[in-house]
Amino acid sequence: MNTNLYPGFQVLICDDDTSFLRSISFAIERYCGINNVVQCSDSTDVMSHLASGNIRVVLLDLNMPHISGDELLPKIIELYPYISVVIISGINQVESAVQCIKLGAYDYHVKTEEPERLSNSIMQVIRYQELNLENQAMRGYMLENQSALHPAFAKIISINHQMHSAFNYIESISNSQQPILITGESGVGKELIARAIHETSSCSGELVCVNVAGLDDNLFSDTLFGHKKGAFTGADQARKGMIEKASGGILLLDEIGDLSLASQVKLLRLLQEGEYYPVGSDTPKRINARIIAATHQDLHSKKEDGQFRNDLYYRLKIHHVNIPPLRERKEDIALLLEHFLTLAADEFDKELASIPAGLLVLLENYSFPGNIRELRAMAFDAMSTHQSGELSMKAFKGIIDSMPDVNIHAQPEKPLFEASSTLPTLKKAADLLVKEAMKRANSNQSLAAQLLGISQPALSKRLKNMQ
Ligand SMILES: Nc1ncnc2c1ncn2[C@@H]1O[C@H](COP(=O)(O)OP(=O)(O)OP(=O)(O)O)[C@@H](O)[C@H]1O
Repeated sequence: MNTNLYPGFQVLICDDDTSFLRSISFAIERYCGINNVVQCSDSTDVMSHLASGNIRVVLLDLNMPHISGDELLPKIIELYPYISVVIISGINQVESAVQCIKLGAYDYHVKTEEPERLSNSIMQVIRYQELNLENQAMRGYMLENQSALHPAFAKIISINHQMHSAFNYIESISNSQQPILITGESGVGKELIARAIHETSSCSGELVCVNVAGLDDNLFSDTLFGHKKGAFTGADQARKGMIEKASGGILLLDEIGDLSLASQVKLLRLLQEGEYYPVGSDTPKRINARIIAATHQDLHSKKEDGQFRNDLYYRLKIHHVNIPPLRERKEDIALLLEHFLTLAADEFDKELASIPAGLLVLLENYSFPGNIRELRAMAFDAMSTHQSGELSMKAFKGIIDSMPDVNIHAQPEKPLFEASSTLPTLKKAADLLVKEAMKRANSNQSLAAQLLGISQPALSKRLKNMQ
């Protein structure tokens, strides 16, 4: 039997026709990945099943002996408003369908329809219920204003409100089975976030990471789907793919923006159908892993340029977590620096260095193109040469040297001057720059001079001329 993809969603099917009960249970397992199905052939048992179980979806036959579906429907809706009822009827009657929907049924199907259609409807119900749960959780967080964070987030150092909203969002979607897209510049901590998602989710399987950037289409299929023995020259043994390795857990597809168009088609099919074929095999396997995709690229513009499929983009982005770059969360720099210095001190077996006054000002004015990974490397590099006492500013010379470019890199999309405004004179612009540098450097002339890329005597002279 397949692993249940939706452990939180138990489905009750009530129909006096036992062969229909069996066939529809099979179809739900096959197409929806749900094997948590309660079969009920006697309508007098429905209410007791609902009272005792964790049922979220009811498939209800309209015409049954004892109590009919249209008698049960209003009772279920009244007592269990969170349950979605899908009506299945032997007859295709518009009036009856309209009546059921008016009474609160989620959908109406005729038994002669293809089982896939009914299964699709169940998938929609689940999606609808997942969104409801997500909304409730988000509302809860907002009402409480702040929540006690899951321990999974303890490794992610941040006091930034956007990061904390992301943590809350992740907790609220922790049990959803839909894909999650994590975006953000290189080094912002996307993989760390994927690990936190894995820890907050109730899944028992591993987090399996695959960097899809270097994979051509054949390698992509082989890596993800595995192969049958003899599938191609050199395939001496059958090999399990990463999807199977991630069974019951999460498959992280890193660098998804670099996936070739051919592989995008395969991934889309996998997400749509929940099935895949190992290379060389004509027996499909079901995917029992949740998908997380991550990228530092702007997928939206790749989609606009035709380099990323529209349909795949929206499939992957059902849940979206965007991690802001470090330069947009300067309040995290001090904490992160301390965190990495502590880690480095442990690693090099040295006393923890104290942070010189002024270093944070320099760092807060740096654009960090490599984000947190870059700050981590700086801290480790500085600690590696550190002797004792205060950390040497020289260790951060690389940043200091690049300071004059800092503000231009920091906000590339923002013009320095509005096109409509009159240009300031050179003297006025220079004075404004000097004032801003002094403000950022907390009036420390030596630091302000470094920010401006001039010597301290030159700055001092300018300041005197400004008075
Ligand atoms: N908020 C954070 N707190 C502590 N460490 C962090 C944080 N964010 C990132 N890191 C560390 O920074 C480094 C880079 O993070 P990670 O590999 O998750 O980035 P990424 O966004 O996945 O990068 P890439 O796009 O290049 O794959 C790792 O060593 C990670 O542990």
